[in-house]
Amino acid sequence: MTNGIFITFEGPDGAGKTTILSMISEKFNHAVITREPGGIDIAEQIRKVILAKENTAMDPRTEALLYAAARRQHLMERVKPALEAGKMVLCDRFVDSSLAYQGFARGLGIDEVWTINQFAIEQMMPDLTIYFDIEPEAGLLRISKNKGREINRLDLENLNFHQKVREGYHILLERFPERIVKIDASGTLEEVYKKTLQIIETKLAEKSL
Ligand SMILES: Nc1ncnc2c1ncn2[C@@H]1O[C@H](COP(=O)(O)OP(=O)(O)OP(=O)(O)O)[C@@H](O)[C@H]1O
Ligand SMILES: Cc1cn([C@H]2C[C@H](O)[C@@H](COP(=O)(O)O)O2)c(=O)[nH]c1=O
Repeated sequence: MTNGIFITFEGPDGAGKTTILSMISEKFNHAVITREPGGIDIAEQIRKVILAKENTAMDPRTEALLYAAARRQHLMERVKPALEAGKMVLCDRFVDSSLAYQGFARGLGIDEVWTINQFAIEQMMPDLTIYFDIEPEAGLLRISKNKGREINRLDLENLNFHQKVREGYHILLERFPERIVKIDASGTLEEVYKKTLQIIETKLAEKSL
């Protein structure tokens, strides 16, 4: 599709994606570093609506559609132009989050959520997805220790929901083995960083970039 490379970071809450992404960005300082939902103004506005703690009345399908809407705008405004310019794009979450959280954990169905997302992403899928695997208890504990991080509506879901999110990701690993690579995110930051770097460098070598 393009000369660039699109890499997404996925995993349950508190797995360490954002921290590792920030470490990796120092190594690839030419890369576009972004996130979902958000990354550009309109999508950040949608993010506020989705994640606001007071929006407890949000219907699961509304939630899925809002994530897909934010995704579309971000893809068109930020990701696609960067890829077309031959850049590397490193994105904190993408469509797999919708499949795991809305499709599996919320119970909307992975295939149903995939279908609505086709409208948003057309054929634009990552070249590589790194999945940071962690027990939900450990991820939530990390979040609770991080006093600077604001707790959002999704963080407040019960443990059963977060366990289902992880289960959802494990289904995706089986469904997309050629694209998704799993990392054990329970290790030290240094261990997880090294493994992440190795996976990215292997992919770059494959693509001769
Ligand atoms: N390997 C690690 N070992 C110990 N602590 C870690 C590790 N990785 C991240 N942390 C800490 O855990 C907390 C959550 O990390 P981070 O925000 O990167 O997770 P995340 O996957 O982006 O979470 P979310 O998706 O919920 O935003 C932070 O305080 C971070 O410093
Ligand atoms: C893209 C996307 C995200 N989510 C969830 C996952 C997290 O709980 C929040 C985003 O917060 P983060 O601190 O930026 O990780 O939203 C989701 O449920 N569905 C999605 O498509």
